[in-house]
Amino acid sequence: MDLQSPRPVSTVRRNPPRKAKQAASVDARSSSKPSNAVTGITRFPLDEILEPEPLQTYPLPNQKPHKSNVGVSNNLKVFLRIRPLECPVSQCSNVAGGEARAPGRGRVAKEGDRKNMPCLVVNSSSSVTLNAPLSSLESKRAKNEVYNGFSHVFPPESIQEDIYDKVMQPLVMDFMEGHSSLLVAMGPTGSGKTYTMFGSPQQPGIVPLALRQIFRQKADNVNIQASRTYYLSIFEIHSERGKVEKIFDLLPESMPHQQASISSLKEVKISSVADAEKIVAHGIFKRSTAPTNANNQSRHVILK
Ligand SMILES: Nc1ncnc2c1ncn2[C@@H]1O[C@H](COP(=O)(O)OP(=O)(O)OP(=O)(O)O)[C@@H](O)[C@H]1O
Repeated sequence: MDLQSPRPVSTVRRNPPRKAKQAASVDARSSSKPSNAVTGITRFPLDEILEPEPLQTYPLPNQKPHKSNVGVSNNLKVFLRIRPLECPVSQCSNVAGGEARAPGRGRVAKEGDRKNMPCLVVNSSSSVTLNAPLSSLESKRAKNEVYNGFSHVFPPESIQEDIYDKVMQPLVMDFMEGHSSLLVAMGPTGSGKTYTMFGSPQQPGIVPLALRQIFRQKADNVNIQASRTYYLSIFEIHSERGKVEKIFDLLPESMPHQQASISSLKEVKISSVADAEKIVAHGIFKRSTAPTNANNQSRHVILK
């Protein structure tokens, strides 16, 4: 934070390795509750996302030892993509893509600055500050919070290719060498999960870009056995507080009702990008007819 006067109380959190700074002795969880109590909106589980259980990975039989199987923490990466707001830049003060819109370093913040303080400020490629509304700060109902330790923070002006290159391309490269990966997009409704994962014909997202890379490399025969075949399944998980998770198989011929487990999902063989994109488009269409009243949702890509 660059604000000097009055100095807001901040809570600092880290994504692994993560330890709250001494100054942040206030429990971050309790500090974020009051504002949600005011709005009545279910709080997005950012704490849980940023404080994952340590993952254990076990090589499968016949699996080559791989660099990513060595260190547990290296296997888990947490990226943050900040969605641009739709209002004209001159009118919106909710997100600052960088220092340009935050008060300058070493500068005393004026009252006007504080009123226009963006709610989310990118501090660096791995850190953001979530600024509480001024009224909540003054009444001490909420505090500003610094979230450190992201693998990378994508500011609002990031384009689909930026996300793909940093997040997905390494996983596709690993996949082509025979390793499995899981990518999960998480966020409340409207935060850009679908846009990031699927995109649009003009701005394709992670899934179409990954399919193109996979089939391009297959065509180029880069490190790939010509006999290799690919299968695709597509499904949606609905998770609602207090209810059992539901898994919907979104493949064309699959039953529309929910599945009990992902092990019973259908898989279809795909032999071209066009094949795969047709199936994905069908899945997206089918998704929109499935019930969607969950506040916190996710989109998954599994490469195996
Ligand atoms: N980075 C972005 N750049 C431009 N537009 C975006 C971006 N992210 C999201 N949008 C737009 O915001 C709207 C909501 O995004 P999207 O549908 O991807 O949200 P979602 O998280 O999938 O929501 P839901 O959980 O309700 O399905 C869409 O119109 C989408 O095009």
